[in-house]
Amino acid sequence: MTEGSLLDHALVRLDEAAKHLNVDADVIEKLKFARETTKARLMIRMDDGSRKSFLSWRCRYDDTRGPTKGGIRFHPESTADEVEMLAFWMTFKCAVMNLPYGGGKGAVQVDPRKLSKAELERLSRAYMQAFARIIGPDRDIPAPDVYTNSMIMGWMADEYAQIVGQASPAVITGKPLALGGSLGRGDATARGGFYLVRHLADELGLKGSLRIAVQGFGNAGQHIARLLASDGHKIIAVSDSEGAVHASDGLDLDRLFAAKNSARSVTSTAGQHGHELLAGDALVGVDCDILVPSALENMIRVDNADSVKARIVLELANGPVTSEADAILEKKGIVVLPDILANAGGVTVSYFEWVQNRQGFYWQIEEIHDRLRAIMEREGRAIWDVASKKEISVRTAAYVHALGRLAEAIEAHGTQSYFDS
Ligand SMILES: NC(=O)C1=CN([C@@H]2O[C@H](COP(=O)(O)OP(=O)(O)OC[C@H]3O[C@@H](n4cnc5c(N)ncnc54)[C@H](OP(=O)(O)O)[C@@H]3O)[C@@H](O)[C@H]2O)C=CC1
Ligand SMILES: O=C(O)CCC(=O)C(=O)O
Repeated sequence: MTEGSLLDHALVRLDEAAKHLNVDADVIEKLKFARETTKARLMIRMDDGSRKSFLSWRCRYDDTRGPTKGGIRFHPESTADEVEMLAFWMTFKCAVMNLPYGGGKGAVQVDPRKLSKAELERLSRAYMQAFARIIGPDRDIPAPDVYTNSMIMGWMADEYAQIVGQASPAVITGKPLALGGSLGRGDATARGGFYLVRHLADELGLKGSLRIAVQGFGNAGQHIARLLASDGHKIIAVSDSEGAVHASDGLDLDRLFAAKNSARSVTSTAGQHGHELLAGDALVGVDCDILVPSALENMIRVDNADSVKARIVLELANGPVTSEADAILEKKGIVVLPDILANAGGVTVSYFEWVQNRQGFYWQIEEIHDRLRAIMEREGRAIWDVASKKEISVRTAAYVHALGRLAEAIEAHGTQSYFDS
């Protein structure tokens, strides 16, 4: 990538969308900066008795459309800049889906795989202690992201309840069912993308059994592999942080799930069940119909975009394709179903969880799936139509779609209000 912050790179998509919509320059100016980013150093006691500190952040990027919403990432390379970029994307994602939320995100700079369960719990509780002042069911509502999960959300919800002196399940989503979590949140990110692809299959020219490559094999990656395989498609390549495996006749998914469940890499299955090892970045260039990035940002860049052979890229990860790589994929005729639409199933079911927590009445799984499918299809169709009508990429169309809603809300608040915020 060229010079500039990560957020600067993300803002390229906003500038591109603004060319296709008549919005006030003040609106664009407001959306170029995070409202507030809070930093804290979390100090915890390690199991050996020593104390260790970890940098952490929570960004409330924009709250024009409602309380800020977005996950918390635990990753050794997280930075404030990355958190702001992810929170910017959440702002647009919630607007794409017409959820009554703004965008936020949080992170701790840590490799959670190196912590014991007790250390991880102390760190999760320390995060909530540090940020409880800015978090709240009507203010900022966290959820899981990379290397965080429902267990961590449960600890954080418990810590928040202790701080405010009462149960407050709507403060955080992606919780365990026993603490007010929602049915269907576990696979929601992948399921949203799955519904989207099924709905647009004709427009995307997708027929019959398809060959799929999945980059990243955690929450998003494992669920999309399972959903697409159960729909008759072949998962021919998957990767995780240690490498990739490939089988042109289809990988043995049960073996891969078993490896991940026992904390082994997908590469541990190589040389068995017809799985062959793939070198480093090679998964991106595997000959397949749909490539599903489900790991981290900036995985498809100028240096490897040309190798992509898939016809469709389904972005379950946030920001897996750089803006420079977008241009290369577009030139090759590859359709990218962009993150702010394709992975929005996660935050949509988080919204359902928040609604259920507030009303104290819980829905059956069929209702969750029906509502998710309806919203994915409604917003996916609207964005597809904008892309076709304006002859722009699906990504730019998604930004145009969201920007229209954000502009309307910013203007409705009144100019004095937003300049003062
Ligand atoms: N969880 C959610 O609800 C949502 C997640 N997302 C996005 O989806 C993406 C994945 O999140 P999620 O599935 O929750 O995270 P997880 O922590 O569950 O899984 C992340 C996966 O990515 C793999 N990975 C890490 N680095 C690399 C690498 N360099 N190459 C290949 N694989 C790698 C990890 O490997 P290993 O197993 O070896 O550690 C792991 O399998 C992120 O971009 C996230 O922001 C978007 C919307 C909602
Ligand atoms: O479920 C949520 O609230 C947010 C999930 C998230 O962080 C994301 O969509 O990137």
